[in-house]
Amino acid sequence: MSTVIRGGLVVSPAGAAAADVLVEGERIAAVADPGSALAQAWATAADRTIDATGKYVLPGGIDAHTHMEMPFGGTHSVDTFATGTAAAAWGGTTTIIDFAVQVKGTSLLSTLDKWHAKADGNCAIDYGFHMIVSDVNDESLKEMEACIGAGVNTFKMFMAYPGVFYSTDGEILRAMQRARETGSMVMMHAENGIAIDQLVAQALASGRTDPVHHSLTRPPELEGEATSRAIQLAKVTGAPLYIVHLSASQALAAVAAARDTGQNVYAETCPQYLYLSIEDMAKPDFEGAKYVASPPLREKSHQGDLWRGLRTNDLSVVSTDHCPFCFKDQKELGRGDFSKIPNGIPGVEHRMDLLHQGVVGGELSLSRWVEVASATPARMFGLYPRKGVIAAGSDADIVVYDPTAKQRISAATHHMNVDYSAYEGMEITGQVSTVLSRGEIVIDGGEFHGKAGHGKFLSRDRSQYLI
Ligand SMILES: NC(=O)NCCC(=O)O
Ligand SMILES: [Zn+2]
Ligand SMILES: [Zn+2]
Repeated sequence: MSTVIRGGLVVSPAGAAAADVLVEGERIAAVADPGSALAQAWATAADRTIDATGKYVLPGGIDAHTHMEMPFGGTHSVDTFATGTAAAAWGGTTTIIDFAVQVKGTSLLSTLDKWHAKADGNCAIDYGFHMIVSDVNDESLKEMEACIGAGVNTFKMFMAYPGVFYSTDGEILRAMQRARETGSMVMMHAENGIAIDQLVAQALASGRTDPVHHSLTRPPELEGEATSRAIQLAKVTGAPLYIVHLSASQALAAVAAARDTGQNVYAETCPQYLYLSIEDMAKPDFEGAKYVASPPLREKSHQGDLWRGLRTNDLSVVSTDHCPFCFKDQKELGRGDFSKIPNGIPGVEHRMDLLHQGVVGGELSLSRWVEVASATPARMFGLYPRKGVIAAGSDADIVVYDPTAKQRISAATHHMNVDYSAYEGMEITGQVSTVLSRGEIVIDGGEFHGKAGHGKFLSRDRSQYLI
């Protein structure tokens, strides 16, 4: 099957240009000047024509941080790989990288098998895995090499959640040494969990049990402190470091300072930290539980710094940390004790649209939008140039995006398998028109044409950012 996407503005980190995109099978065959003989020939010869007049033609979004079917706090995040990847496609994301979660006492490779069993044959778009290492010992450190051989070369560790995912500084140091030896990368959840646990116990003991206390007991200073500590540990070991879901100005300052010295440190933020705040967590009638995630939503004053960090490349990537728990039944577990609210906010469907509001509002350029949402995650996580770019030879993961369409986010119309939206009622300028995943139409004309099982596992190469 051949397809031509005609008349659109093709956007890349280098700029935007009018071009026709020619797709043959699963790959992009050529990107042609609309007036060229090649474009004219394809206009008549292609099996299918997509009219992109007045629209952007973007490389499919890459969401490098999702949690489908993730066990947490005695329950599971509610999107399956089937529902979550379909929702991602609705919003213009054509690749996810999800986290396989090692349970203490189990091996990394058996964890990987478990995640393959959940995802394989069920995804509508392509997917890869990172590995959460929660049990650092000789065996798991050795197994990191086998994970890399199996296409998983990024290892998330936690300075938060003592007794669950938490690793000591010594354990982190050892894992970073292994990352340095093996050419892989540690991703860090940087919050000082030991100090936070004290603040949580004190809050609960004094009757401060509402959702907003989730944020008040996780102050931004303790994200800044943990981020600085992770950076120093990385420096001592010579390992690269990727800070996940950065939310606080203090943490951003630590990343920026390290990058200024030339250290191999990167960070992502998430739309919830750009658009939502502690005010949402203070909503009455337990509604604040909808916004409980870690790190928590902050005061609005942090948001300007995060947008600036995106412009200056101190923040390189925007991922969602999509981790959906229903308000009814699941968030409910923490009524009367905020520490029992399952942590996570749904968002995989709305990342491209929410970031486009940054373009509309002058916070991000068009090119930077594509860079932080597609090109850089592809490079960062060993998928480039297969993904993240519209170029001959790349996978035909393509989004035709209407920048003038209007839509309103609502749980009544979204496609994620969760009973609320953190962005309920938000007016959005821009909307996905058509989505192709490896040449197959997944979304078109407001309809889903995808298939569970179309999505393939992506064995990832070494990050292009490693030196
Ligand atoms: N972020 C969050 O609250 N839930 C998902 C797990 C994690 O990324 O730490
Ligand atoms: Zn985390
Ligand atoms: Zn996460």
